[in-house]
Amino acid sequence: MGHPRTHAGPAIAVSDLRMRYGDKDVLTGLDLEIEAGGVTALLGPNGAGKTTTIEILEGFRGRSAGDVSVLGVDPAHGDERWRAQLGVVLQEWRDNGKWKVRDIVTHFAEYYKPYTNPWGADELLDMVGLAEQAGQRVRTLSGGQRRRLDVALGIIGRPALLFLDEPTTGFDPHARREFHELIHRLTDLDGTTILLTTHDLDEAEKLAERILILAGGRIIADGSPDQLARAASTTAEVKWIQDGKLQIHATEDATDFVRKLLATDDGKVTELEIHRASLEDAYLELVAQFEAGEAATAVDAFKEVTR
Ligand SMILES: Nc1ncnc2c1ncn2[C@@H]1O[C@H](COP(=O)(O)OP(=O)(O)OP(=O)(O)O)[C@@H](O)[C@H]1O
Repeated sequence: MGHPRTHAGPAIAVSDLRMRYGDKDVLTGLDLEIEAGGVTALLGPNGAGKTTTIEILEGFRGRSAGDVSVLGVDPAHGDERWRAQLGVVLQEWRDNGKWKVRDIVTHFAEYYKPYTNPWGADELLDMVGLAEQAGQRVRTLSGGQRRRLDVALGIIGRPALLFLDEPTTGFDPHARREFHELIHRLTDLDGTTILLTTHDLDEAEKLAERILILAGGRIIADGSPDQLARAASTTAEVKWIQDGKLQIHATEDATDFVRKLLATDDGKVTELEIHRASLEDAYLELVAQFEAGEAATAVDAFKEVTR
């Protein structure tokens, strides 16, 4: 089991969060509530304020204004006991190059012992695919292996809430697949609540049941990957080969179209495919609408679909 829950409300509650650097407003009134359990992905263009938001939630950055509660506590005043319930994987890697992998994991585990029952070093390294590197110095790891170590250090205290800022940067496809399995394990078996940022929309679609898109300092879309895709486009593309020729047809009711097509095809239709808008299509469309100054239209279209 994961860290025992010590409060009853939502894992994260944010109201009218504002952040200004100098004269630049980065967050302009962000509202957000995340219930305990499951994976939420925070998406948005470079510079939208994702890291800023996550670091405010982690208590690593102050804020200009707004109310924030993380596991029932204002992060600006979180104590060690509160911090021990969080897992954090930052975007930037802190250099611990001289340490050996197993030693650094063992050292971090000690920190959690007064508050929780951390993973044993070998079990944890095995889980993140670093068992063979346990005796190596950190500076000899590859980029993807270092990132796995970051993830290991983030989850070592069996966090109730885990923040992952672009966790799979530098992962090869195999490492990425293993990481996704690890995330499923953490949410399904340990009940961990996860908030992650990523630029990999395929990853967001695979991992997250809820997607938030941050742009212009606030959340412009909030829903499941499927809801977002439907918000971007209600039409599907049907492709098939008939008499050796590729045919393409866009339709709002793909099932009905295909039923009629096959009812009259005399067995000549082959390689039939239905393509629906992906999360990536939806994301690009919503952000483009937003940047074209049509934020209200984008958000309204989205609400229409998710209602
Ligand atoms: N400490 C700081 N001082 C001044 N400006 C900052 C600071 N930290 C971030 N910013 C600015 O705030 C904006 C948001 O940055 P942030 O890192 O939160 O974005 P992001 O959405 O995480 O971007 P990326 O996808 O590129 O990681 C950027 O324009 C950045 O330059």
